[in-house]
Amino acid sequence: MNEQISSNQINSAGHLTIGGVDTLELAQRYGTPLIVYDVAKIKSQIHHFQKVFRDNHVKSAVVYATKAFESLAMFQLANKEHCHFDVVSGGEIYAALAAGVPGKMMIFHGNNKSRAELEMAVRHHLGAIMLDNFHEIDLLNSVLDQMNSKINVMIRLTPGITAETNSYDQTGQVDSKFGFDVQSGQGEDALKQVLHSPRMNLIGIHCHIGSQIFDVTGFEIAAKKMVKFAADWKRKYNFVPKIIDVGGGFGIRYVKSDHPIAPEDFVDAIVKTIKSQAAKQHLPMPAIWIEPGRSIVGPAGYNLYTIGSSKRVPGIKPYVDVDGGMGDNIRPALYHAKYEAVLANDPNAKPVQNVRIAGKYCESGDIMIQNQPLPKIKPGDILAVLDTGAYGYSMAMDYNMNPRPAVVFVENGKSKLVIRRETYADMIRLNQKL
Ligand SMILES: Cc1ncc(COP(=O)(O)O)c(C=O)c1O
Ligand SMILES: N[C@@H](CCCC[NH3+])C(=O)O
Repeated sequence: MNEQISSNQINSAGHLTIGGVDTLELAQRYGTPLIVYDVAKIKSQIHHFQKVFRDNHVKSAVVYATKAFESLAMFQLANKEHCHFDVVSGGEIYAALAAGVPGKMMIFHGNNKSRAELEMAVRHHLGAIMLDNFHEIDLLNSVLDQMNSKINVMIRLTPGITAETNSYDQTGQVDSKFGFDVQSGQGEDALKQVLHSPRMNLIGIHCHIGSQIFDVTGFEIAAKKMVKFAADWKRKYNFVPKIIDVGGGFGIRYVKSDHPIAPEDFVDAIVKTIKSQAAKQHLPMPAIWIEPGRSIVGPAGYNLYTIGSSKRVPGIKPYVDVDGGMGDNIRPALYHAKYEAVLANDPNAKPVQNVRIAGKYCESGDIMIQNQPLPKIKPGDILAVLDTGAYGYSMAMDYNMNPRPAVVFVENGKSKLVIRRETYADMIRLNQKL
């Protein structure tokens, strides 16, 4: 059986369960494709992060990176667990507010925030604006003047670290669209400008080196550099950051060949680095903020599909088709991301074939899994793709006019629909006839 599935996830009927609910029942009740979240797993990961900070006696915030999976229910859940929120658009601010998240719990990221978005952030008293570039410093100053307001800000620095991950997931290298480059002195110029602004209250500095990173060394180097920048700037400008925000990016296991350390162990290493470096540099210990997205929701998500047609050509690896694909999980097509799956109606059955799991979209690249061992299967069987909780639904689309799937939360044997399935009518709701 797949090592990601625990034996208590198989019920007496031999079916896969999630949060104590039979996946076949879920598929029957809500239809497929269906995205299912195990709520206990989400909570437990948040608690593991919080414990690291408690054990190390440092002030902290777990800032959930909303983009990994945004929905009203997720905002509510993370809010209840005392998370802060990394939001990157007016839309995310709107949705978080609609879910009852106070503005002060949100940090507004992004490399091209519009005037309207900045006005919205100021109007709702967001916790901080994460300044990303010089244009934004000017724009925000102008918005604050116009609104006769003040706001907390942080500066996003690009520390010059090329994380070992897919190039689309690197963000901390000098050649990045995000943040102020430190090596060329732009980070320091930004600091001076912000310290001069009477309307901006600089509370901290930030970096984020990338996503789906396995090597803890990159995080330790980034943490060390951040303390060094802070110590230099304290000496030169008497600026002491209240917060060092080290971003997210803690890698998770998708397939057998992935061997990440636990997400909280990355954080423990970062915290210990910042503590020891701050002591060495005589910097008052800042609060440490992290911005995990994938590690909180990724392993908690499962995509359920119904198997339909198969194509078998002698000498060619068979195609087994499911009723979803790149519209509900674009990561394999976009990043060659890998996943594993199990047959939900019989996860213990012995594999007898290696197949490709193909989606139903009109794209040859719509192959969800290139090499999936499967037992004997038949149309109507339910396939569960594992660890799909991050950047799946949040990047979903209705290409080919396939409706986006429903999303369900399960906990303690109970399921709750949190995003209803898109309908055909939903998909044309913005259209105007000639
Ligand atoms: C600024 C920032 N913070 C946090 C995250 C979340 O990253 P991850 O989902 O890998 O934890 C991202 C995405 O890469 C990001 O750009
Ligand atoms: N969407 C990416 C991660 C983006 C991180 C945001 N900066 C992924 O699925 O891996």
